Amino acid sequence: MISRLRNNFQLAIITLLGLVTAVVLGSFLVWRVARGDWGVAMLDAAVVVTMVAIVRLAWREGRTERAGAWMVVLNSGFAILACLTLGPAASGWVYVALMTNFYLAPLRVATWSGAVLLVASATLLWRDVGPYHISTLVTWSLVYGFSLVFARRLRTHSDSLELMASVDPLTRIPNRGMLEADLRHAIATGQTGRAGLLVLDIDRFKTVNDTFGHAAGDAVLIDLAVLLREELRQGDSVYRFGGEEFVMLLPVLSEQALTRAAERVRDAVATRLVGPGGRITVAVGGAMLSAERDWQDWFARADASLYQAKRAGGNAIHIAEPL
Ligand SMILES: Nc1nc2c(ncn2[C@@H]2O[C@H](COP(=O)(O)OP(=O)(O)OP(=O)(O)O)[C@@H](O)[C@H]2O)c(=O)[nH]1
Repeated sequence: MISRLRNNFQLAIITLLGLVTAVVLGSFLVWRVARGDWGVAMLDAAVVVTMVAIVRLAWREGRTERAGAWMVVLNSGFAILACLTLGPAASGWVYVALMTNFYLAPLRVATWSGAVLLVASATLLWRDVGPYHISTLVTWSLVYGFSLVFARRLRTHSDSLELMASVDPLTRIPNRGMLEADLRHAIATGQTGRAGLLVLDIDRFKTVNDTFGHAAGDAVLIDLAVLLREELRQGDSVYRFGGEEFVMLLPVLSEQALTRAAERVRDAVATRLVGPGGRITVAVGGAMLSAERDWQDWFARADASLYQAKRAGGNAIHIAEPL
């Protein structure tokens, strides 16, 4: 849990903001109920429940874009509503929303929702106190402007860092980290019986390295990655798991469909991939997502199938029995 928070900045911000808001508003909720202020109490309760639901969504899905976008909408809506009901006393919430929105959602969503929030809150404040609070309007605008500039800069850096961290530098296809995230996502979104995994391993690859050198081995890995990419169909993904092992994640609906895909890929490699010493072949193991709750268990079933295909002498496929 701690490592997920450490590795996913957006998840950490959603969790922090969601739980702090829920705790603060939860306390207000108790106070309002004690005073019999039922209207605002209901509103507080709705925001608390929605915040907790968004934090849950972010943790369950593993990806945080959707949860982040919802959080931004709620954040901004809540800040506008606070201005409407509490007047200038709510200006602190506007600062928080204007700044945190940029860490929660894609830049475009944050920019637009921030602009709407700024105009709406400024109009409400003007209606309440007129030009007397002009300094608040100026500081809101400054916070918005600086946050926007800072977030753009940060996004450019984090995009290139993310690319470096998620792509295998040799073959330029997604790496093991990306695979793990996508497998987790498939399990979290209930893809049982609708997603298949293929694990491919080059046959006797050590001989290529030992006979023709490491650079020749690298060239074979690059050519295989290009070929596997060409073999992808709509919704398919390919990853380099490590060494001479590649993985494909396919949206297939049956074991038969996964078997056909495995056979097609094995055949494409055997007929089209040529290394320095002649034709290159792969062994392919596969497994449909069954009752697994951990990606490692799913992967282990596909890997055990790969072992069977290897035992058959390579250039073969084997698909795991359903659980
Ligand atoms: N050139 C190159 N070789 C790599 C890379 N990663 C792993 N290898 C090599 O891959 C080879 C794997 O050897 P083995 O595990 O014995 O596999 P194999 O020779 O294909 O044997 P089987 O899988 O049983 O057919 C080793 O020689 C590793 O050095 C890489 O990035 N580049």
